[in-house]
Amino acid sequence: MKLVSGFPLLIQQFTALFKKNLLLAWRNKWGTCVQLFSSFFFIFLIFCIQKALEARSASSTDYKSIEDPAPLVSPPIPPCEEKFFVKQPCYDFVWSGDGSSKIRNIVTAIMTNNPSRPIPETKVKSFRTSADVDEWLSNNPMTCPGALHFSEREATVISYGIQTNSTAVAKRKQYEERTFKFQIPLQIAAEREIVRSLIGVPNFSWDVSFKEFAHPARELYSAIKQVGPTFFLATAMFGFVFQMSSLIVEKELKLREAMTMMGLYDTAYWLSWLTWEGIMTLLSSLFIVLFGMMFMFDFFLHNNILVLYLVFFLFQLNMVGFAFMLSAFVSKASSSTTVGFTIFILGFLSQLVTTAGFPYGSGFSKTSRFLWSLFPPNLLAKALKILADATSTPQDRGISLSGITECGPNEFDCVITLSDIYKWLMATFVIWFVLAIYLDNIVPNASGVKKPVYYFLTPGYWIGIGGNKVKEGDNYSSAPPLDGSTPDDVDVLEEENVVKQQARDGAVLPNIAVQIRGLVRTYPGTRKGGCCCCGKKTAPYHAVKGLWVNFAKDQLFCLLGPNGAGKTTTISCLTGLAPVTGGDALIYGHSARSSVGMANIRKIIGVCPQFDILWSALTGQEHLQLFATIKGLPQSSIESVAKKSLAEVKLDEAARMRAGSYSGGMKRRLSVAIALIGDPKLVILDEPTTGMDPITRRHVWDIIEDAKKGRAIVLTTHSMEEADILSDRIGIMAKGKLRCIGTSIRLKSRFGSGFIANVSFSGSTNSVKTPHHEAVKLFFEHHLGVLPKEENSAFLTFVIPHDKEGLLTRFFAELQDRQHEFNIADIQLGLTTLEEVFLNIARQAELEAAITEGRLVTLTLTSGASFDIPVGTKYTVIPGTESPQYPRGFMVEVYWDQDESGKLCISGHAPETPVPPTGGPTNLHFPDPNHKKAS
Ligand SMILES: Nc1ncnc2c1ncn2[C@@H]1O[C@H](COP(=O)(O)OP(=O)(O)OP(=O)(O)O)[C@@H](O)[C@H]1O
Repeated sequence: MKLVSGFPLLIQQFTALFKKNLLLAWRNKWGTCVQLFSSFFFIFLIFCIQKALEARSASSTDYKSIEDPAPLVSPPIPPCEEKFFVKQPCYDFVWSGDGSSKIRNIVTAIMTNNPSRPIPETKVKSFRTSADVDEWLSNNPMTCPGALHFSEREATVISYGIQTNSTAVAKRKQYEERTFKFQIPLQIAAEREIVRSLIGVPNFSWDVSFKEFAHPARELYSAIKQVGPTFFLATAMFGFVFQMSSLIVEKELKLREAMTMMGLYDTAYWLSWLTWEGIMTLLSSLFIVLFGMMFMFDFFLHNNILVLYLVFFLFQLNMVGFAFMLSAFVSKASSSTTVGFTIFILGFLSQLVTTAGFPYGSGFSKTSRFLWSLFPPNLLAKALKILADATSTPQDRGISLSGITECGPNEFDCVITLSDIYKWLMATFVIWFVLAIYLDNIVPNASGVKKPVYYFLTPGYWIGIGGNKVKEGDNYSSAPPLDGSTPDDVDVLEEENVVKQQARDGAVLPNIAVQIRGLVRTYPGTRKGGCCCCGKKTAPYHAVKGLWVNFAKDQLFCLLGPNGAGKTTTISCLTGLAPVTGGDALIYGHSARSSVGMANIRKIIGVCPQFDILWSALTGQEHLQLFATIKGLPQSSIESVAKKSLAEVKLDEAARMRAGSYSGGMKRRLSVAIALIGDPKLVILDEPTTGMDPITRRHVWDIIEDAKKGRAIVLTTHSMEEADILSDRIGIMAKGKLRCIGTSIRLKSRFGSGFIANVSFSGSTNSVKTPHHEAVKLFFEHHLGVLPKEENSAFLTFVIPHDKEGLLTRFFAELQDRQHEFNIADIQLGLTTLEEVFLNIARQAELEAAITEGRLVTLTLTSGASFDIPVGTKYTVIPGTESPQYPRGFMVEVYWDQDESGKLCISGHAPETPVPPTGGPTNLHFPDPNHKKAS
């Protein structure tokens, strides 16, 4: 099947990833709705705040436009109870008149002639002097709204003064207007009655009317200007957190790496997220404007809709770019909420500062404005302020499209216009986006892999050839293993020589699928504490130390090894996930060190990684379709290929189930199906059957066996049975090096401890051993010198070393002759298991490492004495046991085992025996007597 490539593949991948984003959003309906419609909630809150503020100032004419104010004509003195917060009993007014009877009469007239309501005696209090009034007022606060002070200067001159409480008060959102409510009525009444008294005309009168100024409405407190920046920032934070966690989840679960291994273009990846988030931002900004108009805010009704829309769209897009950039530093999706919260708090605080005027005023430097504008919430706060100022009073007409290049109507210190803000938001978005891609490359990914900080300066990045590409004609054979040693094993050495010779000849035989030429992978040291420039740096770690091996076509090569042996690292180098440090790997002739080679390799490999790399919200079928599309299968065949693959791994019935609800075994099968999709020429299976039940495992083995035809398969597994059944060749790695290589039989015969003989007895149904057991044990011990390794009432199991191979024919012939005598039901002879080979190799590698590092361990004898011996010591002399009788002292044989982490540990020791006067074991160890420990 011809695969799509180049630009059409980029488009195909982009479409598939966009569809994946759409599906993920559709399946996370709650999250998507919050992202789109959260603005409704916040605009509703702003609406409520605005209404509360308007209600507070409803009684004031300040916020209303007054063109022809209503006159206040001869207002009466109001009852004191009408004063806000007055104490009972209260007085309508108090007065002083120096004891003048004329003045008393005037006051009486004031009380009697008060329009529409005569004032009773009880509501008026008289004092002699104004000082007495002051004293009383200060002792009885809030008991009287006003005081009159009269003074009879001459017979025709009476002067008076008025006192009112100047404290402004409001009650139930009504402001008390002191001048019009108390001062003017007292003034009119006092003047009227003084005049009547002086001219002697008791009903003399005149009309006095009072009017406030005609005035435009004052700027009303704008909720949008004050709380809008915070609330619209909060709206954007939902999208910010969702976007960040989507990117981080794909990084954390290694989904991104899986797609890269399948040949995903980075451009398609970024474009798909950018397009998706762009559409979400377009919609959510539109909803902000629509909801704002729905709630009838002048801000939304009077400013041009496109002007408003651009502010919200560009701001939210900017936050998306910001999220892209920050996601490079965060490795856990669960941290995205914390990051979002931190950004929100920082944004809230910096917006407060922005709303207060910093740094968008002529008194601040351009540099401070430049730096401040890098943080998107600040630009939003400034834009909202400009737009809110432009609609702060009913007579303001807002900002039109043509007005964005000018200063706002109510701006007095204008240093930035809306069009400047648009430009800033667009420019900073580009900065964040480019930085996001750059940081994505230079910050270590989930596998700890990163590019150098200057990667984009290398020509290889632009023309597609890796800067670290091995040059033509490189003499691979000269690359020594890292520790300078040659392999101990003859088969490994032979394989190495064959590969080296082929490398020297520059020929890759047609039957070779993969040729690994001195592959080295070193992980750079890291600084403790994660700090980039402080703390002590750990030494670089050589995970693969010069691997030379061929993987043949139509064969399955099984890579075995204990944890940390370097298997996954080798695979990562083959798939391009981990850059090769030294040597090279040619896959069907394409170098894993060149980016062009890697691009070609990715077209022909299928990988089943160690951990299930699946989106829990996508179904099995959607996974296969997505990966088939990424691989470049033609669109017309994708559905049928996906169906066929699902049927092959018996997942056709679960095709439409989400992968999150699959069992562990189903997930592994889906991963195997993904690896096999698109007919890859090399399939890499990293522990593919982990977690599968025996039935499913056998089924997957059948699939793998069938898949061998026409392709090479590399398998890593911890199941020796799996390796035994499936492999054509096996290589066992330990500590980054290949320790042995060959077919299963060859490894067993070379590295197993020999042959296993199983002897079963007839009629042994209970747990009691019969005398025949002892007879057979004696027979084996006498002829072959071996004791049983395992025994029970029905069986005896013996391990016969290889050196006894010559005796076996006669031995078993004789045993068969005496079968009835020994009551033997059956005799089985076989080679030792692969597991034993594996354990031996792992143990040997561990021993080598311990010797190289000079590791010591404390041996504690049964007598209680303890001293240090090198790890792996077989015989050791006990320090301080020399005596005239035993001049060379005593020694013990030490037994070794491996703990759960594979490290060698002492499992016991033999009884203490005197060291023979001459000779003794060749590897007898003499511990340093200074290291002797107290018993
Ligand atoms: N990113 C990394 N940075 C530093 N060291 C690493 C990194 N990845 C792996 N290693 C180290 O490299 C060594 C080989 O690891 P690798 O994953 O290849 O082992 P493995 O043989 O696949 O083991 P397993 O059977 O457990 O999967 C280990 O000691 C591991 O700690």
